Amino acid sequence: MNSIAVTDLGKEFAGRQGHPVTALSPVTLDIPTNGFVTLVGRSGCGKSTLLRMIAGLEQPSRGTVTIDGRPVDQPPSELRYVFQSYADSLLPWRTVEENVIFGLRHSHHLLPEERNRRRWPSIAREYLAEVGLGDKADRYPAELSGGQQQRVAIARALAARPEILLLDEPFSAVDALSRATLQDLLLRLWHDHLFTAVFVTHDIDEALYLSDEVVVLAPGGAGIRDRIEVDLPRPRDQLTTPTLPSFIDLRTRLLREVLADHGD
Ligand SMILES: Nc1ncnc2c1ncn2[C@@H]1O[C@H](COP(=O)(O)OP(=O)(O)OP(=O)(O)O)[C@@H](O)[C@H]1O
Repeated sequence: MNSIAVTDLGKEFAGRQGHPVTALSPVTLDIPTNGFVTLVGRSGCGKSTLLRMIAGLEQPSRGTVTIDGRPVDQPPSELRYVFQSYADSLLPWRTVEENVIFGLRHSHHLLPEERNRRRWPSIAREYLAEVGLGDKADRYPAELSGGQQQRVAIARALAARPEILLLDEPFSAVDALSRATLQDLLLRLWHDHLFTAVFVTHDIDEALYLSDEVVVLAPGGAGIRDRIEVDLPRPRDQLTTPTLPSFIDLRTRLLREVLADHGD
């Protein structure tokens, strides 16, 4: 079990001259166990702020986040966060394998057979093989491409056996082809490892391709504009899913929602 309940959750930051700035007007949202929910919306609408509050990395100004009924007031042990900037999240002085071992070391959810530290190098290599980097274990992060580094970050997060994975624009810094491959990798891992995923992106097609539900945040931190159920069949694939009439209808609807109000 790992359902997330966001209730009346809002955030204000102290602005210049002490005037509060609303980053997110109160939102209420339920994210079901093993669901895949994506937050979209214009820059500055509060996507990362919402994700960070769910992660216990940011204190709300009002409202609550609970996971299976337990209030989140610090980063929960069953949750892992994958950041946009893989360069900041990996340990550059450690090999790729050691980075994944870091995920094992800091987990409270290892299986009994995973608690034996002598097994960690081989377990780390299994996770690396799962993300297609079985032959890169001895490399350092700087020796890998951006997409490969993000794979390491995902392998490290998975090694902690999270029940919830939050991903904040994880693929925005990689090229389009790598991005498509990473989307498919993430869907496979989500299917195989059964975690609840909350994803942030600016990319409407990516949101639809991945998710069960897309939550559109209104500009200026005004809260939730719409919630769109994505009932496209799974497994999805890069060639046919985006050509489905229902995908095209959903994309048109989502674009209307995101482009509404004013243009940049
Ligand atoms: N630590 C902070 N101090 C002051 N204001 C902040 C802080 N963090 C975020 N904000 C403000 O809160 C608002 C929402 O920011 P947030 O990063 O959540 O938006 P976002 O939708 O994730 O944006 P983007 O798509 O550009 O990443 C913005 O106006 C931002 O400037």
